[in-house]
Amino acid sequence: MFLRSALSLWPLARNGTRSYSSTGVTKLVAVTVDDQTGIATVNLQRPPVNSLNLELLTELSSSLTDLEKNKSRGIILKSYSDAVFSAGIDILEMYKCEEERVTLFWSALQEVWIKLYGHFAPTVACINGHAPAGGCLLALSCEYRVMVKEKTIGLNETKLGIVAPQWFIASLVNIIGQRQSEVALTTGKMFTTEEALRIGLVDEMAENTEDAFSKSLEFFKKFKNISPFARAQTKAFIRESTIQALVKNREKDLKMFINEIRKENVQKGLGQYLESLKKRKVS
Ligand SMILES: CCCCCCCC/C=C/C=C/CC(=O)SCCNC(=O)CCNC(=O)[C@H](O)C(C)(C)COP(=O)(O)OP(=O)(O)OC[C@H]1O[C@@H](n2cnc3c(N)ncnc32)[C@H](O)[C@@H]1OP(=O)(O)O
Repeated sequence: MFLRSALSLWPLARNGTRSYSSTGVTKLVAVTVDDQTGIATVNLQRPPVNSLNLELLTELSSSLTDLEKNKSRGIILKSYSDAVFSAGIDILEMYKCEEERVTLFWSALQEVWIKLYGHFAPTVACINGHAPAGGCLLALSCEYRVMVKEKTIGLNETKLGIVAPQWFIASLVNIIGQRQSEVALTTGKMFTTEEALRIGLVDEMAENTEDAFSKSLEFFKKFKNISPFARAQTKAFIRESTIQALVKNREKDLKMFINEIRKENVQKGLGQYLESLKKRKVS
């Protein structure tokens, strides 16, 4: 009953789904809510590779706020593209960046992680494409990961000559444990879907996007007979210390980020990485 009245705030489309974006115009993040189940699909749609820039993160952040307010029953995070879930941070946000913009950018990334990691409803990453670095972080923030076969995922920051922040690391450690995380992070390892499944970095493997989406939907059925309050409060208790570690240190984390990426050797490395990306193609 409550869900229905909350959902009635969204316009109903003919096929029983409600679409909206926080700005009123669908841009980089499209949200569709199934009228029957109350499950929201949050589609990242920033071609070509869903790299995370300030605009995308700002939209994602307000979509998450709307979903929290409207008491969504669950979230499936996916990509518009069958090739790339998200290429992680848009390197242009870090390379030769202006202080004002980079401050807004990093604050928006912190905000998105805090909201997604701590979202009260169940969350699933439908990883229908490659998910390096920040793309992997988004997937790690969800409670369950379904990944299409023959893609790659991982926190590869060291390969770019940068250090993954503590909250990226904690997100990984909480899923695959300290030992596996240490090896993965220090080597900048990108796991294939098959490898990721073996170590528990993802929960299920899928044939294709459609299969991944239907497996994602299945996840929510686990909670059919569970009190939503008991579920949400348990999740909050489990995740609280990880979230608080960033919430209490946001300013320090921001300063460290700006300081780190401004280093001459880091800027040089990012420039070379950008160049190398332009020269190479991944199938
Ligand atoms: C003490 C210290 C404390 C801590 C301080 C913090 C320090 C700093 C923290 C930073 C954390 C950063 C995390 C990140 O997310 S960094 C980004 C890492 N991302 C990657 O390494 C992914 C790079 N991209 C790829 O590997 C591929 O593009 C792939 C996603 C596999 C897709 O491959 P494919 O489909 O073949 O597409 P293309 O490679 O051809 O790419 C298409 C165009 O998009 C451009 N591109 C790709 N990725 C990015 C990106 N991340 N940012 C900007 N642009 C990107 C690529 O160059 C192509 O452009 P063009 O068409 O012009 O050639």
